[in-house]
Amino acid sequence: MRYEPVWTGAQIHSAEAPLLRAGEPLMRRAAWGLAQHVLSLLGGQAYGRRVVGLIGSGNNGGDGLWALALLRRRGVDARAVLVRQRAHPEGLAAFRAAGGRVVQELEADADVVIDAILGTGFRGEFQAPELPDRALVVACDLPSGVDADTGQVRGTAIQADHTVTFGGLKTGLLVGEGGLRSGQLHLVDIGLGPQLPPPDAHCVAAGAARETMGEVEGDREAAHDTSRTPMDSADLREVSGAPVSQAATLHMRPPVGPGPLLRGPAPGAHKYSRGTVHVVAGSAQYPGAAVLSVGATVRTGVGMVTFQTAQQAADRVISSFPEAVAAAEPSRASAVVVGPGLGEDPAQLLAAQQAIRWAVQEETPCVVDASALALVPQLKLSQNILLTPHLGEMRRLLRSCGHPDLLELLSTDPLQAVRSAAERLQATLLLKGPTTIIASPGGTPILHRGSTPGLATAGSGDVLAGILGAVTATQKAPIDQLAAAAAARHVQAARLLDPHGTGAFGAAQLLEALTV
Ligand SMILES: NC(=O)C1=CN([C@@H]2O[C@H](COP(=O)(O)OP(=O)(O)OC[C@H]3O[C@@H](n4cnc5c(N)ncnc54)[C@H](OP(=O)(O)O)[C@@H]3O)[C@@H](O)[C@H]2O)[C@@H](O)CC1
Ligand SMILES: Nc1ncnc2c1ncn2[C@@H]1O[C@H](COP(=O)(O)OP(=O)(O)O)[C@@H](O)[C@H]1O
Ligand SMILES: [K+]
Repeated sequence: MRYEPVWTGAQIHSAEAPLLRAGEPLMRRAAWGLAQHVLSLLGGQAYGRRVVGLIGSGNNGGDGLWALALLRRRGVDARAVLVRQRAHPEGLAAFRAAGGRVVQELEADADVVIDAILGTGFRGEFQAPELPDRALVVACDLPSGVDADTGQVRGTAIQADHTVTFGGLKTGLLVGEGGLRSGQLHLVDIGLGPQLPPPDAHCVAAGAARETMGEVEGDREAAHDTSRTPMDSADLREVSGAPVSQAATLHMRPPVGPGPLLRGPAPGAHKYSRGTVHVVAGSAQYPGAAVLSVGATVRTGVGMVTFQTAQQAADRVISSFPEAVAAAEPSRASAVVVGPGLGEDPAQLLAAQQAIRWAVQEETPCVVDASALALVPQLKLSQNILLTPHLGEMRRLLRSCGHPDLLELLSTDPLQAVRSAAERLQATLLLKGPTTIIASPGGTPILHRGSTPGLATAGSGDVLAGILGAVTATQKAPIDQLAAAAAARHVQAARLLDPHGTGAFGAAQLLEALTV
């Protein structure tokens, strides 16, 4: 599986400083990349198309002005609205020299709006202007109003369709509200490489949304046509969840079979060597959760699945998955999954508690989900215990484990909150949501923004728990990486099932998509 490094805005800003002192033309590289992406989004038809830049007073505005100057030279009707009194002097001069027009207001008939009001220099609060409905909104470096370090939005922020970001992916583009505001991400390499520190996080590059593949192809061509630019050291890369080559392959041949990192069974495998998963799930109230998590484990691929559920749910599990075996304890398990649909069933909660204790003792991976998370304060944990809360469960977990001081951080800087919580609990955490955040004690967190909001449907987390069980039982890698691979598998199933992102599917259908 491929990861992209992610840095805070502050890290990128510091990396730029020595290069700027050395006279590297970072701003023009950035502007060139932005202009190329805008041209590509215009489908190569530049002449007479209207592109309006909202221009702030700092270097972000400078990037916007230089990009508009390049677009103007290609025949674009390029206009700039200066939202502050000041604007980057050289950028403005270049824009004017190219024949660009400064206008007072954003016209409703713009084809593209470039948001170059605020970038990594933004602090405090911002009120974003209204944008015309029909225009495609392209953020320069990051949507104005988003904190590049944390993704936090104080006030309001621009809603971008695309963000063309420079030098490296920023944390704020992926987590918190910033992750919802940034749209499809495009990375322009401006040559910061050797100056960049170890990253703040890694991000799973897991395949672009299929409906945007045409644009990805267009970008790829633009990226390779260096003859059209005076800055041929600038290297464009595409990371709309995937590197260019991978995105292009997906376009021609949709992904089939197991996702990346997930190895199939060895030729000489037998059922016990492949891995056994023990699932404690379901109750009289939630029998379906047992079916979903057992089913996802079976469909992801293991040697055997054993399960413990309430009497009322057992027949349903067997009738849907006759290969699963009822068992009163984990005994031979190579991974354990506890929690989906236990509700308040005391016998099931006790079984979950015993299974977690067994896993800690045997150093076996153990996925703790849903109501089993309430057991955590009474347990000794370890790194191979993977806690998988959604946001509400995460808040409860922090309170119940005596870390209410992290609650505020969870809303202002979710990445740091999850990292600190993993450290304090001495367990691995996977926070579910639009962007999945995974952190192990002492490790670099892993982010996965799947762009599949259809997964926000009841039971989809039960499916993820089953996938996690199968992946941790059968694959060899650190548990945070296995968790990321499982999250990517979950997203991949949703994409196969729902390539147009309608969200018209239920969790049980994900099980079918797992074997496609
Ligand atoms: N470093 C480089 O050379 C390179 C950087 N690059 C680019 O530069 C960007 C960073 O540029 P930056 O540091 O100039 O900051 P930037 O994001 O334009 O904002 C600062 C301006 O915004 C204003 N402002 C601040 N807060 C505000 C608020 N709450 N509400 C309203 N206004 C507010 C403040 O104005 P003031 O209030 O002082 O008048 C200040 O002047 C980066 O994202 C990338 O695009 C690339 O070209 C590559 C090379
Ligand atoms: N807006 C969203 N975009 C993408 N994925 C989402 C979104 N909301 C939730 N998800 C994913 O859907 C799953 C929901 O899990 P969970 O909340 O535990 O559901 P349930 O308990 O009903 O099974 C998680 O994998 C989560 O990451
Ligand atoms: K911006």
